[in-house]
Amino acid sequence: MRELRNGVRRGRAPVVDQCRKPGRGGRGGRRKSEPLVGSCVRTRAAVAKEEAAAARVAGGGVGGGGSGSGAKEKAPAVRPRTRLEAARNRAKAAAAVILISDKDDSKSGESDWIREIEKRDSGRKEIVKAENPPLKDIMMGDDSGGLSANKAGGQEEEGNTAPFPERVQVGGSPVYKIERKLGKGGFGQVFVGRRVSGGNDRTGPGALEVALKFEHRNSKGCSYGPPYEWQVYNTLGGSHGVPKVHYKGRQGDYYVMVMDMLGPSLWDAWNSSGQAMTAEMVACIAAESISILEKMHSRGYVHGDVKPENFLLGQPATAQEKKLFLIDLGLATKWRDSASGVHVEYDQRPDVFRGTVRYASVHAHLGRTASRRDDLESLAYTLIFLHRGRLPWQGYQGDNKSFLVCKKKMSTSPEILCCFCPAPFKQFLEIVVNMKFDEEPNYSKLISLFEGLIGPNPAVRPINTDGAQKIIYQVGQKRGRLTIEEEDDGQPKKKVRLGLPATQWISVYNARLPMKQRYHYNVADARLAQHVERGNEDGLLISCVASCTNLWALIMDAGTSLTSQVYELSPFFLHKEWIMEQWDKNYYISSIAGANNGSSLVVMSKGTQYTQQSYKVSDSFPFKWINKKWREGFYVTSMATAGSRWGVVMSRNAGFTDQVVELDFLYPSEGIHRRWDSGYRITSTAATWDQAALILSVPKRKPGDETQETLRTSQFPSTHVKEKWAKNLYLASVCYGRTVS
Ligand SMILES: Nc1ncnc2c1ncn2[C@@H]1O[C@H](COP(=O)(O)OP(=O)(O)OP(=O)(O)O)[C@@H](O)[C@H]1O
Repeated sequence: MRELRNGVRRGRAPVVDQCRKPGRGGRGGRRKSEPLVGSCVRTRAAVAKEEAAAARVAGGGVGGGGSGSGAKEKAPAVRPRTRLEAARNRAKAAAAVILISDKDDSKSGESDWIREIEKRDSGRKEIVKAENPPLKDIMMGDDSGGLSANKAGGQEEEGNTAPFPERVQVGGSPVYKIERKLGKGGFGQVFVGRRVSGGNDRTGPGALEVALKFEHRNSKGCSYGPPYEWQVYNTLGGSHGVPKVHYKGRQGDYYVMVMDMLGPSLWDAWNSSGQAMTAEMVACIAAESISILEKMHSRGYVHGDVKPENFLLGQPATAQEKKLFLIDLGLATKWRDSASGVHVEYDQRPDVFRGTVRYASVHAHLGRTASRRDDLESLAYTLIFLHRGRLPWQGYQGDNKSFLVCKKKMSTSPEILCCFCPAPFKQFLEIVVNMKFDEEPNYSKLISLFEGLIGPNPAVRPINTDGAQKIIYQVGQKRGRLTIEEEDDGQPKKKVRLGLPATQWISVYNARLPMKQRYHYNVADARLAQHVERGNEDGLLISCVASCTNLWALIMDAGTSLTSQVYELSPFFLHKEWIMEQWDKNYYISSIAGANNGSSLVVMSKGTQYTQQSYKVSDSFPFKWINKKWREGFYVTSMATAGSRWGVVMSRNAGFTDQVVELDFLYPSEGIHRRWDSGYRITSTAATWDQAALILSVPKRKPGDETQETLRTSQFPSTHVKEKWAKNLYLASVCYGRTVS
């Protein structure tokens, strides 16, 4: 961090994310700012009345003074300013205070404290998220490597031990005798079925031998009837690169699918070629698999689990032995609506992971809705694995394996990942990891990257590339949208995964009526009190706190609409006893910050609209808990990190109608912009060394001016804040942490 503050990043121009909607005109003019030592105050004659009112309120009981322990409090005698407020105060005073220690046992080291001061349930919120059929719900794929036949050892579900029938006849099929096992996945087992009579063909409905995929009726994927995969095969089966399903039906305890029998998987082929395939072989695989994905995508599906085990070759010693197929459609989802053709909506649910850890896209790790880019990113890892024999994130174990693998993927630049591969591998990876959520891949362009590695004579290629050739013929008929270095507008495309992780300040500014705001930064523990006291004397209360290099940043406003405030500097993240004490006195947490050394600054206020509050400290971003609390009507109202720990505060009656999370290993620009279009604005920010999290909410009452701007700066944005003030934009949230990967 020190390096960043003093070194290369010093003086770096701030990255500005500006999402403006036309504001209301005539909201005051320019104003002078009046810097103090190490701080900045803004005053304005036109807001004198408002300030005087705030000062009156503050004079009645703004926290100040206090003992040397670091905890400060001065219980105010606040006169309610409105009848509504008076009623609210009465209701609060009358409410029974129940403290519940709701320790979450899902993870060690996490604590979850809830305060209920009202038994009234103030409006439950139903989260309705459009999801593709999640039949293969959460599948943390095996990362141990090995033959595909054993790839999901230990994932077999209870109830799947029912004996397989000796003979199978389903959906009007011939009778098959079950022979050797072809493979086993997390959900199904596949056997050779040999026709009992007739059938001399090698493939097709009359084939002598077929592949029979069995799924037990009690397996996860069959809770609602036949496996979801059947539906996908109905649409995709038999299309380019997808085996044909000839019959399906239930027999006894099993759902059985009768399909063309194929040969070894690319995993098997990789194993038998010394665990490293030649560049030409992999280039052929690349070209053909891109064409298979193109076909699948053109029919509205993303595969969702692209990996060597799921690519099979045709049967050996047949005309199809060099033909590539993509199997296992159980995780396929629609990327566009079949009827309207509209792209599915973007969403992120960081607790949802589908796919196989080793090959999953970073977006899949982060729980983002699957789209075409994800299949291509998984394909890039597959290709590099087949050629190099290893990926840098193999070998992680334990509960947070997915996090560690994702972190490694994000911190490995395409240059490093492909340093021993021919250039097209890097070019391919760079294009696909920089794709937007709804971007249409330029398949022909992607295929053509690998052309130089493939021999001229199709007849002697190790893999049949007919499908790729077909797409290449289309080049020129359709204008390619994507080039390697540039987008349509000729501007170089912003790249992610530079392999140079950086931390920065993230500051968020909201349009507000003119008010007095003051900031302090690089504040040492010992100097905190004097800044707060001086602010209080001037009628300001703390609206936001943050920390960088164990020094505090403090934002104080005249327009918080809070009535009184207490705060505590504590060596703990977070200090439960103190928080509970203040809860007892009807203070609610209004902002929190944590330092790398584990200490925290908690600000608790009266005058919030909250009716109930709960917080959680967790070693990883606690999305599951947030999701649970959303369902109970809570919304995230403040958030902080201390080192790699997260602290999240959620409140009832927070004034939001909906809320979402954006979590990433860099500043999640794309997600923010997508959310912005649906009316969400950033309401909380926090970041660790590894990740940045932003909470975006839809306010119950839309502000007259919805303008919100964000900045990323290596230094505290002191001069920028003043520029924002000149535009009536006020600091609403600030944090320091990871923004660049
Ligand atoms: N048509 C086929 N012909 C030959 N072998 C097949 C065929 N389909 C599947 N297999 C073999 O059976 C294995 C398991 O099949 P599949 O991947 O469809 O099962 P799954 O339970 O859905 O797998 P996963 O756990 O990866 O989701 C494959 O890896 C492959 O080795």
